Amino acid sequence: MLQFTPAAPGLADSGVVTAEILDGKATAAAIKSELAVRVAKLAEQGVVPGLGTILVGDDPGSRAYVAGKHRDCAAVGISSIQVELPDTATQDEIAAKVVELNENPECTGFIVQLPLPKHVDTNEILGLIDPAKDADGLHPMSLGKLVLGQDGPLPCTPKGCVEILRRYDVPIAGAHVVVVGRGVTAGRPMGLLFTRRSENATVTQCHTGTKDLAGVVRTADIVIAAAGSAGLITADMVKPGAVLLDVGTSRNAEGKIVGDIDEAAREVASWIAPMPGGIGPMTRAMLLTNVVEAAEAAQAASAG
Ligand SMILES: Nc1nc(=O)c2c([nH]1)NC[C@@H]1CN(c3ccc(C(=O)N[C@@H](CCC(=O)O)C(=O)O)cc3)C=[N+]21
Repeated sequence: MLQFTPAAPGLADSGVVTAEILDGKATAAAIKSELAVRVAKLAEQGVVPGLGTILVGDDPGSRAYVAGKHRDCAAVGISSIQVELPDTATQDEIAAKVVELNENPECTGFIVQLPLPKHVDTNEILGLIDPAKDADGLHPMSLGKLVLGQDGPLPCTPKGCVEILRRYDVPIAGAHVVVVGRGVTAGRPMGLLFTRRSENATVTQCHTGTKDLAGVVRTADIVIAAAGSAGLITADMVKPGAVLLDVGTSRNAEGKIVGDIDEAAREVASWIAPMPGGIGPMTRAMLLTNVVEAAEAAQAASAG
């Protein structure tokens, strides 16, 4: 079995040791060109994958993410279906849109952009998605399959974290992975994914109730910061040579996107997936991957 050995930190021109970049933008671009080839193959068989999105309300951040997803689709030849509702939409109105996409043959996979307005029961909405069209891997059936180790769509952010580490040959098996955060889209499924046999990491799941967060993070070979708390992980909390994945997104006073990991931590780490430019683009690429994988599986089933 592959054992974890941290990569050596690189020496920058200044002589300061600084982490190498896990470039999510470039990696996502490579994945998108691979997907374009697979989408073209499906097209030859008369299958056009279609991604649906349901956006409720007009939060500018959510709107920007959804717009990005549709741009990505266009780039790889996936058609897209955009559904929008005002933030006053009722539970029933949102549920009806889910049912509509479940029944729309042009939509082969879809997502409900989160968070939903406070008056909405999010779990009920996620549970209404046809599991065969669950592009986000957030349906209870998909999350259950993740726990059971069965094949199924994986949540995009954790899947993107594994994928970028694989593509840079950063070893996962045997590593001590410290996940900070337990949110449903990132932190919670992250821990589950990294403990699967195929990943084989040892995971410590930290959250706002963790005592001595600094002490725990300091024992990590790989730190995955998904708390959504700007600058939470500081240089003194990082073991020299550790690998850092910055998943948190917050906006600072100037409206700039900032991650959970402080800049200075780069001088201690061997690799970092920065925010922006790291896991965000990977998350989007994994959404496309889920859509293409589902379309290929459906095509294989109907041909077989
Ligand atoms: N059902 C659902 N599925 C999601 O996957 C989901 C969601 N709801 N709600 C919100 C979060 C957040 N999220 C991001 C995706 C890409 C970037 C991304 O590409 N960020 C760019 C920066 C973008 C910019 O500069 O505006 C980057 O990191 O380089 C960020 C955040 C997906 N989420």
